Amino acid sequence: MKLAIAQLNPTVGDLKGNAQKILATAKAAAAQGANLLLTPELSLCGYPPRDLLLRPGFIQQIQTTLEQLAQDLPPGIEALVGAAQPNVNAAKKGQKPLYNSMALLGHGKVKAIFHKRLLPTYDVFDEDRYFESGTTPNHFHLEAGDQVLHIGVTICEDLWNEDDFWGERTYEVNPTAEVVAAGVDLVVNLSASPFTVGKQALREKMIAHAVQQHDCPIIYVNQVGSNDDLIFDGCSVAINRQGQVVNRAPGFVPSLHVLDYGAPQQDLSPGTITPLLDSPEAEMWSALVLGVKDYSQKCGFSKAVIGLSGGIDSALVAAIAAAALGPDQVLGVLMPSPYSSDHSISDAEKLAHNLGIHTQTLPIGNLMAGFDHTFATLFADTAPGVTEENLQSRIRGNLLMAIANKFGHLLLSTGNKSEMAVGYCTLYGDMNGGLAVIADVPKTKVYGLCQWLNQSVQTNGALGAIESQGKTEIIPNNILTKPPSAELRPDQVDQDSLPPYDILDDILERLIQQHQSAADIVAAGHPEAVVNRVIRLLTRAEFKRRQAPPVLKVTDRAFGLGWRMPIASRWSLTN
Ligand SMILES: Nc1ncnc2c1ncn2[C@@H]1O[C@H](COP(=O)(O)OP(=O)(O)OC[C@H]2O[C@@H]([n+]3cccc(C(=O)O)c3)[C@H](O)[C@@H]2O)[C@@H](O)[C@H]1O
Ligand SMILES: Nc1ncnc2c1ncn2[C@@H]1O[C@H](COP(=O)(O)OP(=O)(O)OP(=O)(O)O)[C@@H](O)[C@H]1O
Ligand SMILES: NC(=O)CC[C@H](N)C(=O)O
Repeated sequence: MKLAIAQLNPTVGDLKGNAQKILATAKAAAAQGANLLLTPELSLCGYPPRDLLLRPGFIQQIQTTLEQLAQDLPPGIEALVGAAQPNVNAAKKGQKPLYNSMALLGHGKVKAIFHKRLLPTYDVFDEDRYFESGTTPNHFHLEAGDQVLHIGVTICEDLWNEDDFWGERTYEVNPTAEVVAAGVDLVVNLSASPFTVGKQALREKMIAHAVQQHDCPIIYVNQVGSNDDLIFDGCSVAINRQGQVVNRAPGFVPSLHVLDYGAPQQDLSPGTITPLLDSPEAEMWSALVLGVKDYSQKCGFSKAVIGLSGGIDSALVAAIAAAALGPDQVLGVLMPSPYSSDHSISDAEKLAHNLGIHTQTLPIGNLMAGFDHTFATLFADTAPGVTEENLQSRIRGNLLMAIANKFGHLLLSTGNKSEMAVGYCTLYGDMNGGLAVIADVPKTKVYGLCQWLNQSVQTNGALGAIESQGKTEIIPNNILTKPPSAELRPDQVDQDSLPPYDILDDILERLIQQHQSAADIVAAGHPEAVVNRVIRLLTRAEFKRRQAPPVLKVTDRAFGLGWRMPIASRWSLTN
C-alpha cells in the first residue's frame, strides 16, 4: 500500500484555493501510485479558522467544496481531508455546534467522517469554543485490489496525551490506545502543530514513545506555512514499528512524500529523511522568514517598509524581510534627528548595502521643530521630557505609515520581546506596523540570531533571497558591538533605564514562560529590587501590548493569544 504525506500550506478561509491545492497534490500522488492521500488538520479551511467557524455560510461552503472535491479526486486514490463538520445533535443535546473532523473521500463520495477527540484549549488554542469532542475511536479499512490496510485516524492533540511521556495525566481518553485496541495496522496523525523553537525534537520523541508503547507505526502529517501569528513548520515524520524515523519532510516548505507500507514486516519502508536544522537560531530564522513571507503574501503585500535606525532590532527585521520578500521589495527609511549619532546613519547604510535593499533618508528635525512651535504655548511652563522624546518616535511612525499608504507597503514593526515586555516602546510611534516580526524574540536572542546570520553567510550562505556570495557579514559589526540606544535624547542608552539584557531576559522568561513568583525568581539568584521592578514594568505595559500588531510566535509563550492578562487589574504578578 502506498500512502502519500501531503504537507500543505493552506490559506485560512480560501476553500476553493485549498481544495485546488489538495486536488493537485492528490493527482501528483496518484501518479506515483499512492492509494491514500493524508492532509493536515482542517486542510480545507486552513488552521486556525477562528471565528469564521461561527459563520453558517462558511460551514455550508465547506460541505459543498468537500463534496465537489470528492467527485474531482482522480480514480484509485482516497483522501483524508480536514474540515469542520456540523454537529446535528448540538441543539438537542446542548452541545457545541461543530466537530473538528477528517473526511475520508473516495469513489466520488464522502465515505466517512472522523471527529477529533481531544480539543486543545490552552495557550493559543481555543478549540472548546467551537467544537464538540468526538466520542468513538476513528479507524477504517483502506482497500486496494486484494490488499487491505486497517488505519487508525487521530487528529493533532489526540496524540498529545501519553501520560507516562508527560509525567502527568493530561486527558482521560487515549485515542491512540483505543484505535490500536481496535486492531489497526498503522496510526495516522493529521496535525496543525504550530512551530516553537525545539518543538520538532520533542514531537519526534513523543511520537516514538507512542509507537513503542502501542507497537504500531505512526505517520504524522503537519501543516506548513504561516497564518497570522502562528507559523507551522511542517517537518512531517513517519516512524516505524521500531521507533525509527523512516521519513521526514523538510521544514518550512510544502512537500509530498509517498511511502510504502506492507510485507514482509507489516511496517513502513524507508523513505527520505530530511535532516533537522542544526541550531535554534537556524530554526528561528527559517520560521520568521516564513512568517513574514506568508503574512505578506496572504494579505496581498509584496513590499515592506522598515524604519532603519542603525540599531540591531531594525537590522534583524530588515534582514528577515529581505530574505522573505527579496531585497528589491524592501525599503529602509533613515530618519535622523538632531540626537542621532553619525553611526546610526552610516551603520544603517552599510546594512542596507549588505542586504541590497532600497533606502530613503527623511530627516525629522524640521517636523520636531514644527511640533515644538505648535505646543509652545500649551507646554510653556513644563520641562521637556518623555513627551518630547516620544514625539520623535511618533513623527517616525507617521512618516512610515504615510509611505505604507502611498506605495502599498506593509510596515514591519521592530520591537523585540524584552522591550514589549517592559513597555520600552512608544504607542503610535515605533509600535506602529502591521506585523510585529521579532516581538517574541528576547533581546539576547536578537544578538544570537544576528551573530548566527553573519556566521552562516561565511559558511553556507543560506540566506534565502539575500545575495550572500563574497560577503563576510550581513549585520555590520558595529551594530553588533555598540550599546543599544533609542537615541531620543543625547547620549541615551537602554541600560540607563533597564537592567542588563541578560538579567532582564532571564527574569522575563521565568515570569512569562514559567509563571514563577517573585520569591521563586529571587531564590534563583536575582536581586529582589530588580525582580520587583521588572514585574511592575511588565504589568504596567499590558495596555501597550494589547494595541500591538500580531506577534509571530516562536517561543512557548508569546504575547498575543497565548498571553491573556487583564489590563485594569490590581493583582500583582509578584505572587
Ligand atoms: N492603562 C492604560 N491604558 C491606556 N493608556 C494608558 C494606560 N496607562 C498609560 N496610558 C497612556 O500611555 C501613555 C504612555 O505610553 P507611551 O506614550 O507609549 O510612552 P511611555 O511608555 O511613557 O514612553 C515610551 C518609552 O519607551 C522608550 N523607548 C525605547 C526604545 C525605543 C523607543 C522609540 O519610541 O523609538 C522608545 C522611551 O525611552 C520611553 O521610556 C501615557 O501617557 C498614557 O496616555
Ligand atoms: N533614526 C532613525 N531612523 C529610522 N528609524 C528609526 C530611527 N530611530 C528609531 N527608529 C525606528 O524606531 C525603532 C525603535 O528604536 P530602537 O532604538 O528601540 O531599536 P533599534 O535602534 O533597531 O535597536 P537598538 O534598540 O538596539 O538600538 C527602530 O527599530 C526603528 O525602526
Ligand atoms: N492543533 C492542535 O491540536 C495542536 C495541539 C498540539 N499540542 C500542538 O501544539 O502541536
